[in-house]
Amino acid sequence: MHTRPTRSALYIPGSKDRALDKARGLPVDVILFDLEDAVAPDAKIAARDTLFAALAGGGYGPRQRIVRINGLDTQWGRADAAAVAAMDCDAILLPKVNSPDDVDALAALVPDLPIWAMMETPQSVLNAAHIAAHPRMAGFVMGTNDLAKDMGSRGRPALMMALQMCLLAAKAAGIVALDGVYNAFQDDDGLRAECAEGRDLGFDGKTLIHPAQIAIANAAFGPTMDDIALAHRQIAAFAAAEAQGQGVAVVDGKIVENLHIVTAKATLAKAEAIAALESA
Ligand SMILES: CC(C)(COP(=O)(O)OP(=O)(O)OC[C@H]1O[C@@H](n2cnc3c(N)ncnc32)[C@H](O)[C@@H]1OP(=O)(O)O)[C@@H](O)C(=O)NCCC(=O)NCCSC(=O)C[C@H](O)C(=O)O
Ligand SMILES: [Mg+2]
Repeated sequence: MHTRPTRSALYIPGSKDRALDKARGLPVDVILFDLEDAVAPDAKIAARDTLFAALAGGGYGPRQRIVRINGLDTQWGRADAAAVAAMDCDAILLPKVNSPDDVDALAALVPDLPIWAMMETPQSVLNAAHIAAHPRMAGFVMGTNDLAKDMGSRGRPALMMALQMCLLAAKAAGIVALDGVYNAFQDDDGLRAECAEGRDLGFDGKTLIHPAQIAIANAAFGPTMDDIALAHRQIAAFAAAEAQGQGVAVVDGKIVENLHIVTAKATLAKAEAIAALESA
């Protein structure tokens, strides 16, 4: 189980001082500092220095700080990787990964940081299990815009198989899986529905493009008070059943077995990790 909360992961253009500063006070679990698509080509080189200085300045607290570089097949990728290796961050995110070979190439340039992969090409989806199993791989981020572009598809239902293939691969390898962005950043109801869908599929959180989306993602991917209360009741009921030599308890008319206790304990651990993050 992953102990650090990843309910919300906000992209921040690495070129924008104001947004980089604003992020220090945002209640987001993960910051995706972007050198790729959020940065215009003529700003990309300067963005490395801007981002280096922002991270060196600190103030991001216990949030995970992940830097997305440009692809290694672009004119900026290799220098981005070298720059990120010297930055004060928690992980590096590689876009448009196609295969474990792409991860190997980055691993050779950046020996120490955990690597995350943007899953956003048809090849990445077909190779998801091998990419997830790479020893340096720590998390998947779905790139639903690029995936839809490459697929020539429209709408989320068309991406469902790809989302689930990547999820299966991530779960099998025990790495984090974050859902793609919701582009209509002023449509709260639409975001809420897509967060609920991603959570129910099994994603660990949602990637975001605007601060106004954070609260909705945090609410959707965090345990509710009802979830926490149910977990406590399940644990208590199962302990009582075990004390009487039973392997099954009943709570709210539903059976509770040992496997449900694993989930209940994971819910409580997640709630504790969120509380610790929010009080830090
Ligand atoms: C979408 C935006 C361009 C909207 O920006 P703006 O018009 O400035 O919004 P607001 O005026 O409402 O902003 C209010 C304040 O919030 C700050 N802000 C805005 N966005 C961010 C952010 N992402 N992080 C931190 N702070 C942010 C503004 O500076 C305002 O602050 P203040 O002036 O103090 O009031 C903009 O939100 C934006 O650029 N978002 C990021 C876009 C992005 O990162 N795109 C790339 C990632 S998505 C992607 O690549 C997906 C994937 O690869 C795929 O294939 O799917
Ligand atoms: Mg993309």
